[in-house]
Amino acid sequence: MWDKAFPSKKVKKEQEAKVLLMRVIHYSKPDCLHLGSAFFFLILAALFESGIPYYVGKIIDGLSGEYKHDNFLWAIACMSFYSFGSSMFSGLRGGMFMCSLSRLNKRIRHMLFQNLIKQDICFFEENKPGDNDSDAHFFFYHYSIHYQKTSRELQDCMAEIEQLASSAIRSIKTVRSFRAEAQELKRYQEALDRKLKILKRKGIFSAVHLLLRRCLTVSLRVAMLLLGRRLIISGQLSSGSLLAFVLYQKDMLTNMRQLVYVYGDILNTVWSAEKVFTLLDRKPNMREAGEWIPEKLEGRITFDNVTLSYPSRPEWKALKSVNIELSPGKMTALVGPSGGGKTSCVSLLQRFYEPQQGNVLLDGAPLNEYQHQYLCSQIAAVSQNPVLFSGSVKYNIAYGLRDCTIKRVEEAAKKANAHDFICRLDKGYDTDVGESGGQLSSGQKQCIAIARVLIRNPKILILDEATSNLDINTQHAVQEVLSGSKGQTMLVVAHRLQTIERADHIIFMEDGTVMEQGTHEQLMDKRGRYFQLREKLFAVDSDQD
Ligand SMILES: Nc1ncnc2c1ncn2[C@@H]1O[C@H](COP(=O)(O)OP(=O)(O)OP(=O)(O)O)[C@@H](O)[C@H]1O
Repeated sequence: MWDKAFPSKKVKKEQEAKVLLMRVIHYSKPDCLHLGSAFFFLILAALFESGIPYYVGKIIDGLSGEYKHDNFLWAIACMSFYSFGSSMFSGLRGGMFMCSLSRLNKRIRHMLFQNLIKQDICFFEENKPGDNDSDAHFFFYHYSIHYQKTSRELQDCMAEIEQLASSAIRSIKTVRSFRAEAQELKRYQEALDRKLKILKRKGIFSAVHLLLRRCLTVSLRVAMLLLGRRLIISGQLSSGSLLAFVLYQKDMLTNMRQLVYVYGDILNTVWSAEKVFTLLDRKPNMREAGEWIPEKLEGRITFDNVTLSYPSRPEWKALKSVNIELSPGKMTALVGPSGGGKTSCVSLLQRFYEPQQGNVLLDGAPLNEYQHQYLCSQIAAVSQNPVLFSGSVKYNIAYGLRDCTIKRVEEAAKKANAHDFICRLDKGYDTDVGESGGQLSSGQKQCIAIARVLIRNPKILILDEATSNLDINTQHAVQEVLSGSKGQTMLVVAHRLQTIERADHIIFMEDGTVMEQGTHEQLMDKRGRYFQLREKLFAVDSDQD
């Protein structure tokens, strides 16, 4: 009524919260059987609970008045029966609610992860793992706005502590090489202090809140006992009935408090679910992949007037009207100074981003028209710092492939020049590579990443500085194998110009545009940017020698 008489922003917020609550209820639909039985047991537990004080009163009356053994025993039996029933149904109620909540939690986490994994790359650039709030305990009960605020602060603080610790441990080599252990420890200590402060504040608040509540309850009880005594003296009430009344009143007070607070609490806490729902509803900004699976793929890639701006810098162009062609069976090299746009071209080929203008075409059809899985099986890339997963060498090479034989793994490893060093490892192909491949050298990691790509036999192979950590002999051996793959479209991104001299076509990129292209000889004859860069690099190399 108050809200109707004095409409405020709070009403709108409450309505939005109700919509969110309805959505939580909607997601609970598959658990209706569990929830239904939980409520059924709840009612039974409440009914049995309500019988207990009545029989306790009867016991006291039996003791204080004229003692009747049968009545006394009957009252005790009834009280025991009701107590047993109440305990049993309360346990079943709690178990069923817990079960439905766990099922709901599992379902929402699954949906959340399913949606997160589909998001475009820029979403992950904007949301670092530490910012993720998917772990918010949105069924947590908060007892007031203040308590809620403190809990949120505590949650943020705990996320920060976790992030600090994990990033320091993950980057332990950098920390140690800069002798920054004390600095990291200080940052961690400061975060722990902040957590302690919040916990203290929360503790004091809870204690004061509890004290005030208890004082109020005790005052009410004292008043009631004084009044009860008067009624007993005047013969209007028996002492057993007074006791039963006190017990009922105690239960009622708790229940009234629950009724008044819980609804408000649910509306308040449901806001925590809002963030989860926002993530659940987020649609990737990329166009959805099509269904096109051609019978035969030639593997011709065309960048048709492609312009790209990254979402974090929409006004700035990383690629400006780029027109290039990668021919099947040929090795094309992208070269140029740092920041020229080479990796951006690779990212577009892998569909991590969408061009703002123009199109990237595969055999004449835009990449987004192809079926996602098909495209992933046909275009494979190895980057400068490939990611390996904790697990065996075999697991890493056969990553994502089902029922892959060890023979296929070995063949791929041989092609990538990795077989010999793998055999020298303790357990050969079963050796654990450690967290992110930490137990291997960067060159070995690159070889395994190349094997991981070769085992798939993709039509289009992208090597983005993929051999930069290999010694020159291994580099040549690997490139020999790679360039021998018949009919494969190969794109190599390289800084070291020596490694791409044998490429069929060289594209020189600078400032997001194609400056010049041709074979090594043509570009050298032209004496343009490629020639100048090469001269500069060789000058530096000979200086170093
Ligand atoms: N995710 C991103 N968000 C915003 N800008 C980006 C992003 N990735 C690259 N850029 C910018 O786009 C430009 C081209 O970068 P790109 O990585 O394509 O260059 P590159 O030629 O591959 O450089 P390098 O040889 O150093 O790897 C750079 O100015 C870079 O700062």
